[in-house]
Amino acid sequence: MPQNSIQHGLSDVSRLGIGRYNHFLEMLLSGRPLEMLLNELVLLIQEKQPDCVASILLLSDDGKRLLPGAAPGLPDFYIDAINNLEVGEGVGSCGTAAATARLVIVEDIQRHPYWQDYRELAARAGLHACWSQPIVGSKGTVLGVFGLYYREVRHPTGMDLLLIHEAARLAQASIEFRRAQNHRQLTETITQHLPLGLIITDKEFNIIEVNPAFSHITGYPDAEVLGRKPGFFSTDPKSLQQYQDILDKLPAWRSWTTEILISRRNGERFNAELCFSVVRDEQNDIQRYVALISDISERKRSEETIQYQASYDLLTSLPNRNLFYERLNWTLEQGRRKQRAFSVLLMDLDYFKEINDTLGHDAGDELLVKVGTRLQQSMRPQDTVARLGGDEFGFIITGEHDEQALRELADQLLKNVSRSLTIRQMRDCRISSSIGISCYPSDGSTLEQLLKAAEQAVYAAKNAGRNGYAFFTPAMFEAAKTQALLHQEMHFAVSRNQLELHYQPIKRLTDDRIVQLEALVRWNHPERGLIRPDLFIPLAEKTGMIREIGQWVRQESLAMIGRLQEQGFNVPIAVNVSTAEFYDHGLADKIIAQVQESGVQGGSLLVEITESLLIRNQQETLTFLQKLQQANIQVALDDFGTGFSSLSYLAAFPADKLKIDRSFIHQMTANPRKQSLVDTIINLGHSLNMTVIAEGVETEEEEALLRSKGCDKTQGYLLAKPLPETELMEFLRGYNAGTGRD
Ligand SMILES: Nc1nc2c(ncn2[C@@H]2O[C@H](COP(=O)(O)O[C@H]3[C@@H](O)[C@H](n4cnc5c(=O)[nH]c(N)nc54)O[C@@H]3COP(=O)(O)O)[C@@H](O)[C@H]2O)c(=O)[nH]1
Repeated sequence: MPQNSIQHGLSDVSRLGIGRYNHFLEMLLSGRPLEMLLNELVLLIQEKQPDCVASILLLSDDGKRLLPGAAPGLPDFYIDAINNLEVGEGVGSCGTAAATARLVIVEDIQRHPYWQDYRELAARAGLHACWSQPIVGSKGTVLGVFGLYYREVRHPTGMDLLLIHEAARLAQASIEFRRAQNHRQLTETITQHLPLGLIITDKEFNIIEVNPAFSHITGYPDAEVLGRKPGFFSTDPKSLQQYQDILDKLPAWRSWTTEILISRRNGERFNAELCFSVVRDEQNDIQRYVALISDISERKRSEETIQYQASYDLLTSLPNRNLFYERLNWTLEQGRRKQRAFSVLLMDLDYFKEINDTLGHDAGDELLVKVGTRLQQSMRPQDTVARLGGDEFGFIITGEHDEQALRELADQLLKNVSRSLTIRQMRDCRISSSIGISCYPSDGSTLEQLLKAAEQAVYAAKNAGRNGYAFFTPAMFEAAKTQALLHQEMHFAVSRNQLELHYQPIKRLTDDRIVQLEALVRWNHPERGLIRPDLFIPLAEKTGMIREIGQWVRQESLAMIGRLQEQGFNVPIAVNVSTAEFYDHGLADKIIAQVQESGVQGGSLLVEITESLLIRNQQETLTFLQKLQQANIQVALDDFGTGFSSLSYLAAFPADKLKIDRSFIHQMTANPRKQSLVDTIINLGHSLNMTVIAEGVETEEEEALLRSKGCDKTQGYLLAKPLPETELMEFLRGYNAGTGRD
């Protein structure tokens, strides 16, 4: 409420001779509450007109009811009764005045229709006339009603009307002044405590006010910003341009919200959300601009983290599968449009699972991080290397790469991965990898086709002995189809008697006698002929069929022991137990029962397990070995040297035999490093009271070397390949040095 309006109202009242209104004015200006002001006004009127009872009713916020403002002369029961008086024509004098915004003069309450419902109440209060003047605000809306009651039926005089009119104006001035003051205080409180930075500028964008949060966020005190234009805190060219855009366009808009980089006083930059609004007056002319600034750096960081996590692998910081697919799709699109060739490489670490199982997941993670870093370093900036999951990495190699260049790249990657690493303070750890390569457009024209082709090529590289790479060839799809078909057909292999065993002899070096056989399964497929176990055992392991196959192999081996004995050969047979079979918890009991039911002599059946079993399910493995030992069934550790087991594992498990993996024997004569490893394994086995068998002995030189190193037994093509039963019998009959038991 403007000050001159108050003065105007007061001077009019003064003209009426109310000289003691100074007190009221003082109260008004000293900030007394509105209730006190209105009360004082009512008392002043009553003092001026001693035979009247004055009252002020205020309009409720929703404009539908009247609430008591000040009525010190009315009895409580009356005030209670008119509290919340409905605004409406015919609802007493005051309700009607508020509804119509007109002066309502009721000279005789008892006879006037407006008072029909309130006659009794008025009579009880001794009120007989009521004149009600609406209190109309400066914007023309009703703020309340000033009422004058008389204790007799009465006509107003001209002076009375002037008094009630001026009293209503004075009430209006008080209400608006106080409300404006309250509003200002409220606005100031909000501004001061607003957690957002606030800038108010004049219409030329000169800052005229900032709040404490602005200073807190930007570090600029008021004194340093007043009079400047808000753009001063945008220092980089992009933000300056953004800011200029806002200034140019804002006058035509109501508001503008944008994200902008703002510089704090100390030079630090942060992401802010800036919301500019235009304040216009009633003529729609711009008066002010108001800007709210919120520091959204934390939110930005979270968004960036979420974005990062969606696209990057947290362990290696390499792009993840999502981003890899995204980039591959983009590269494909480019390839199609610009007819550009590119290649996809998939890499799988060899025996990573064993490392995880042996050294623990933390060590596995450390290895992945180190390998990831090496791969990243091997790449050109325009290429992508991603971790697709587990131990699988993917590469997109763009640009012209002929086959030779890809070979060199794959060689380089293999070399980089296989360089020695330090994992968990263990130096000289090594891992190899297998890579599959597919090329666009020759091997596929969609993401799925290229990935499938590269995957097939990885399998091929693995099957070719690992630590190598393979290019996709259409034959690989055929192989995959065959695998899928074999998968179906394998279910009937046992029931249709398609499995058969071949037996490979094992010789004792001290007397050259055949002291053991290893049973090796083959699948005699009606159309495909003899299928090697490494083509179907992994499949059987995956599908669980391995249990049925294992059971059959033991059954058949036990029967063979009987047939051998009938032929006069008292040789034990070793059967392989796959790790997958081992998950059948009753396996030891099943084997023991099979042996007992067969009736063969104790010690005739041996079991070969791989080293990795020692690491997984240690307690179960120990129980398994102990049970077998008690039942006089010996256990050999197969493929020794490839499984990462430690000495402590070996010492803890009661195995009887240790078979040196054939990769150590292969070309050992020309490799002193291999020789010393073989030496170590032989000594290790002996020190743990184990019989040591060398696998894969193919040459006289290898055998001689092993003999000289004190190896107990050999198995390998030098002596014999795995033989079908009839050939084995012939071999044993023809073998000069004879057969026997340990
Ligand atoms: N769970 C089961 N696994 C089995 C069973 N039968 C075999 N297998 C496993 O399949 C893998 C391949 O076996 P196979 O093709 O029979 O190869 C064996 C030998 O032929 C081969 N070998 C033996 N001597 C030589 C040699 O001088 N040179 C050379 N290049 N290869 C040779 O080694 C295989 C025997 O290996 P191992 O078992 O480690 O003693 C193989 O992993 C079998 O274990 C089965 O019934 N159940």
